[in-house]
Amino acid sequence: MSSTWTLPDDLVVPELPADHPGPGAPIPQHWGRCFGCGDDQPSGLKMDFVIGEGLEVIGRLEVANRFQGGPGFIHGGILMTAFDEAQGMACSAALRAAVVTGHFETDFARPIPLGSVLEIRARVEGTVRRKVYTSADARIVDGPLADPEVVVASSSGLFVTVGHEHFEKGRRFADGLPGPDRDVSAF
Ligand SMILES: CCCCCCCCCCCCCCCC(=O)SCCNC(=O)CCNC(=O)[C@H](O)C(C)(C)COP(=O)(O)OP(=O)(O)OC[C@H]1O[C@@H](n2cnc3c(N)ncnc32)[C@H](O)[C@@H]1OP(=O)(O)O
Repeated sequence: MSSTWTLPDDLVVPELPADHPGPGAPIPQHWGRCFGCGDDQPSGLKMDFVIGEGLEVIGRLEVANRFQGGPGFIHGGILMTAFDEAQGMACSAALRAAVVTGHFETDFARPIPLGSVLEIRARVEGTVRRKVYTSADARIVDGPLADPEVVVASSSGLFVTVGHEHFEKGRRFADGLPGPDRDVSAF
């Protein structure tokens, strides 16, 4: 795999919160209508997450037929979305902060078949001011072509912590049309 991604020299590795749940603890969806994790988003990825070791989270994606790109394989953009969600979740779990994606890059190493189950391990590498540097890798752990030893894709991403005011302008459009204000303080 190749990448132009480099970590800065002044990276700070964050301390986990004192009440950080241990490995295996489920991480709740951050927004029911999120395309990545929401259960109120019929076309979404419906990813599940648990806490991993240290600054890592572990996500699971069932590669449904509707995620198809080339015949029989996952669409690359869907895979990037899964990584984006996982790396954002890692930021949120480690920092207890809302983040948005600033920059993102993915290496696609192997085709991923429909019907497979992907495990995505995503972690915070460190922070510089509001910037959060993350990485992740994906393995097929069940279904067609499953081999938990093989990394089928990997990803690096820069997230930026934001306050809840970031979401204020969007909150009347949660249904796609101007509607009632929604509470965006709980993302
Ligand atoms: C969506 C749901 C959210 C839910 C929240 C909580 C949930 C937790 C779980 C998350 C799971 C979801 C995961 C999906 C997450 C998305 O999909 S988010 C949607 C896609 N992203 C966006 O819409 C972001 C759009 N961009 C922006 O709003 C603004 O550009 C940003 C990123 C907030 C930055 O603007 P700003 O606040 O004015 O800050 P600014 O001073 O420009 O930048 C801060 C620092 O970041 C750097 N920076 C900013 N952009 C970049 C860049 N593209 N490249 C490199 N460096 C950059 C700046 O250089 C600066 O660095 P320093 O000066 O400190 O060295």
